[in-house]
Amino acid sequence: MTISVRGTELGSGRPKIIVPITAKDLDGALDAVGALVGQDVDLVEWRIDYFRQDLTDLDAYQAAVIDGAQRLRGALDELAADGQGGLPLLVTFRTAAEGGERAIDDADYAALLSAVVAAGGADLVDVEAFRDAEQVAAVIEAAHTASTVVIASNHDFHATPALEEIVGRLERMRDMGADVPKIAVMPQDPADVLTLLRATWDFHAANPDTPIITMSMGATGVVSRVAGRTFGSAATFGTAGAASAPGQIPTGTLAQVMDALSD
Ligand SMILES: O=C1C[C@@](O)(C(=O)O)C[C@@H](O)[C@@H]1O
Repeated sequence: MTISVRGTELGSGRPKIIVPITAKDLDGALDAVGALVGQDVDLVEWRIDYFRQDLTDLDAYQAAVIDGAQRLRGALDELAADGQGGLPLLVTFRTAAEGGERAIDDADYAALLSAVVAAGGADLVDVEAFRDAEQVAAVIEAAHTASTVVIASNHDFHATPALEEIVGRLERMRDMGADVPKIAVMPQDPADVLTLLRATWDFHAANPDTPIITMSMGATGVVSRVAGRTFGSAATFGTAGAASAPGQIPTGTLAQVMDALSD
């Protein structure tokens, strides 16, 4: 089974290329969308933890995010007229606790994401899987009520957990109702990259109907960002501007290498 969002299929064919937008305000975000013309991109991730950090009042911030999401979706639709295809929008608030740019408590995090999906602001939403279980369940329910695809996520910016632990986390994300479990880990050496790839293949072989996204970060892990089709990762993050995590490479290079690896 694949997950289809606005005609983009996660779980079949070449891994989908996701470009993060890390602008600090709406003009910057709209410029970043404009810069996607002609790029190899299948999906856009709006990292809202970078956005409007000047708005410390959470209600004002939430209103700006919802307005921004609508504007960005409009801009992505206009790109479609340029032959880019109606690119889906993934909304991600990466919390400081998981390597992001802004801290937020569990209840505020859940309320924010639930409001964004209820307002129709996202085709897909990233939900950090191992925050407060009740709050996470509430966001997943709100997303599914709004027909928004849930990417559950987990990050370790310092180390790579053991093989069974990585597979176990992916299984827990699947069991909590995520459509697409995702994990990003940091390798200390190449053996850690092999562990991430082994976990990817083990989960994928046992759960071919659940698309997953996995990556080993940093320079040592770059191979994991291009090898998804071989080992079973359905998407990869690449740059068309600023990177949002260590080890991301430009979209054009990603596309070329992935094509070469699947021939
Ligand atoms: O979860 C991820 C993966 C990521 O951390 C990466 O390593 O490419 C980049 C983030 O923007 C995204 O939300």
